[in-house]
Amino acid sequence: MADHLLSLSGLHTHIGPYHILQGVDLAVPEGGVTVLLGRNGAGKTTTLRTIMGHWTASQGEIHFANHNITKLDTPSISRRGIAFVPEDMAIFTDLTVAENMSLAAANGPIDAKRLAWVTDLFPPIGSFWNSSAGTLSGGQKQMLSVARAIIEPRRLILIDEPTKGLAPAIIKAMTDALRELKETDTTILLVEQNFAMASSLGDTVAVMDDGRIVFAGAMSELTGNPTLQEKLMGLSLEVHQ
Ligand SMILES: Nc1ncnc2c1ncn2[C@@H]1O[C@H](COP(=O)(O)OP(=O)(O)OP(=O)(O)O)[C@@H](O)[C@H]1O
Repeated sequence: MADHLLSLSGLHTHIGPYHILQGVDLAVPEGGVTVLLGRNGAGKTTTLRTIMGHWTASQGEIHFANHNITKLDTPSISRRGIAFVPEDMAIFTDLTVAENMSLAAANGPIDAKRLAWVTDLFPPIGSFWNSSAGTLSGGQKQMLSVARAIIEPRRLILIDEPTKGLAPAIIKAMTDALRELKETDTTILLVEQNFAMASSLGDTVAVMDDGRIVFAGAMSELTGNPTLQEKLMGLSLEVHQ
């Protein structure tokens, strides 16, 4: 799988006594968006957390940019160019937006040109620059969370359900921003339950169930095949139109 930016092979993860990932095989091509779908509890978040080294795989391998990163710790994985936007956003609500952004720039002061691009992508970052992050709306916090992850160039960004609980207008703004991000050199691995958003952004797709990948292919294979959709939707993906 040398031509893939990220590949997981036969990945098993245990959390305490629970065997959560049960042999995940997933290949993420360089460029574009790969969407990871699946019902609640299928193991999507655990997959992202295992890639980031929050959980250590008990079996199997993770290769990123032709390096075996399976046993690396989270800071080392991050330094190799992978960013993670967790579902709970992980922003500092007691700090200002500016402080949140500064802390996210691991390699020194924020690059002004990059910041201008990020604030263009997510205008609330600029307009609430000196406000406490805790005062932002849910959608603005989500934008801050993604903005922090991309304030320095990354090869791969893992994003866990960025539209969860957001109003339609904010979902559209988030989708537009991720579409623009996808035009850069950043590859996106997106966990998303909103199938309308997922299918509009995704180039490739994998569907998980019970800790395994049960379908992987081009997004067009899924969107263009109602029978397959029905079969996979039968795994109770939440379809929002
Ligand atoms: N810290 C934990 N301790 C114990 N079990 C966990 C833990 N984290 C996840 N699990 C279990 O692992 C399974 C997979 O959870 P995971 O969050 O990866 O699923 P998911 O596909 O992301 O679903 P969701 O959309 O609900 O987040 C679930 O049964 C969950 O209860």
